Amino acid sequence: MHIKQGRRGARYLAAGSGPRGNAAPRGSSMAAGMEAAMGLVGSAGGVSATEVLLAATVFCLLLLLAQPLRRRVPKGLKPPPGPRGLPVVGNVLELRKDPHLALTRLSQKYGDVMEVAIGSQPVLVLSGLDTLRQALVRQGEDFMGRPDLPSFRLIANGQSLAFSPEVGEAWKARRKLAQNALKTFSFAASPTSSSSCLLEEHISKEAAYLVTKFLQVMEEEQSFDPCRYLVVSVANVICAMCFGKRYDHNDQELLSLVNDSNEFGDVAASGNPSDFIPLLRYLPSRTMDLFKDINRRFNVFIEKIVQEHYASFNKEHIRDITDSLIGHCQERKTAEEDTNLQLSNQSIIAIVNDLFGAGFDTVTTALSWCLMYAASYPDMQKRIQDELDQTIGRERRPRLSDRGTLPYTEAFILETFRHSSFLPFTIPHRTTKATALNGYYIPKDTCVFINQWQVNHDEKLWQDPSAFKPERFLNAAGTEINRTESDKVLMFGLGRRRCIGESIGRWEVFLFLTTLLQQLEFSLAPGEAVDLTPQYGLTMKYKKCERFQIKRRLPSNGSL
Ligand code: HEM
Repeated sequence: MHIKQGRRGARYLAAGSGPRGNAAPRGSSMAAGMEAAMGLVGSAGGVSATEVLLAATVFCLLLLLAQPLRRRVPKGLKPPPGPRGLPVVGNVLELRKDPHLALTRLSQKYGDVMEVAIGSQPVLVLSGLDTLRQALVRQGEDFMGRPDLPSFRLIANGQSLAFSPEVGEAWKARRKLAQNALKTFSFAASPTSSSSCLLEEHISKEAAYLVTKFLQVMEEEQSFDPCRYLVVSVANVICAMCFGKRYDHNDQELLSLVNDSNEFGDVAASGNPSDFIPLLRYLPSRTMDLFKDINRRFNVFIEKIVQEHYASFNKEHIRDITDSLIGHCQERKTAEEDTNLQLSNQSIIAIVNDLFGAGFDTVTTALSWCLMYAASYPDMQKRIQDELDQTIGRERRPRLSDRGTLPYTEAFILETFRHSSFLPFTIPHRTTKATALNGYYIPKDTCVFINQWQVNHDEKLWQDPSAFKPERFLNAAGTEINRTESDKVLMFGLGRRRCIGESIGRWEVFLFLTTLLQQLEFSLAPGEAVDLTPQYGLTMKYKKCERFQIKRRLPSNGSL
């Protein structure tokens, strides 16, 4: 087996991404939205070159006229530095391949607070852990908005918690509602089983099913792509939590959505330029049409299951949570208005859409990277399995409460997050008012990109950042996680917009991975060349690999 390890030093920064991998679906409206926003180039079809040229010239002139009006920097502050852009396209050409790497490279030159132009829009790019903590935590209110992008308005019919530009009281109440709903659906006691909570019950069931499924597919096909099955199991956990439904691994409805999303992802990887170049909004665009189509299909899919299952299953939960929310709200009138808003069918669908959309592509991608690293580094896989054998044994299934007792396994997951940095950027932010950061003036409504990848590979924070070394998170004795180190990994954002599914995401990755590795040994087919360089996208995948192999682990004491 040959492992090509993308070195994330200067050499890696200079490298292009190559063809985009398809290893796991980009099957979510959240994924789609972020991808559309972060993708930087695309094509407009059906319009003559002369028309485009003419329109571009007019637009350029308007842009040049508008330039002097844009910048009025208060005394004592400076405008953020950044590379000079071309008229109309701005810096798109230098950012179009692997923008996370290009922006990291530019930040080395211009600093943690810099400005680039994407099309006609200035975009603030923030890097450096201290700067991000300052902006997103200490000045959290200033940086908590979302830009009002046309493609974001399509998600959940404009009512998405994650993508709508709203940040007022109604939005805050809805975010809290979704957080409480998640807590109730996942950490409530499981009434029917020995599991400690509903989340543990759902994951354990799905993980056990995956073990059987992997063995069966391996026997039939001798090698396989685990992502194809992971995605359904992870989707099933969210479905079980939100509306008590489980899909079969051959369910055509779910699979067709996932496949469509794959196709969309391949197109959208090159981006939705009309978000940043307004002129293009008036021209036909294949990317935008596909984006609309996938969002429509996603909404229909969610609406259907909500209508089928929600009314009977969880509306009571939502009502309870909303009641307790009203109790905690000081502004009763506003809360009541919010409640009506929250309980309307549309907003329930929007919340479910957000939870479902955000919750399956992210977790599936995390797990697929864990399995890829485990198969690529057999010594590390064995060390996890030894730890599992010593701490849990093979007789009982892993449980959520085991997490604190498996430091190497936890270090391995942290290193997977850091090294792959599969969510290189957060969802774009927007400034809610004019503000200053590190001495730079940032106007209200500036679009802000948060470069998580840069933090996770910053040589000032990490020794040899391009190496995959789980031990970097362990204390000298190897018995505990060093929390100062683990807190530096940036995968879930920070502050007011920090991921609301973080705990669930971390628990899911832990429990799926430990259950799979307790029972199975993962490897890559002999001679398989592996490329661990992440392929740029909203959630970055490794190059598609259909040649995973597994075998049931041999019993350690002959008892299995
Ligand atoms: C490993 C798994 C996951 C990762 C790495 C992840 C990462 C992220 C990131 C980076 C953001 C954007 C933060 C920002 O814009 O500053 C986000 C937002 C969000 N995530 Fe997650 N996420 C994961 C799992 C989940 C799960 C399981 C759910 C729900 C069940 C979820 C629900 C959300 C929601 C609703 C938002 C939008 C929050 C807002 O805009 O206020 N995520 N996530």
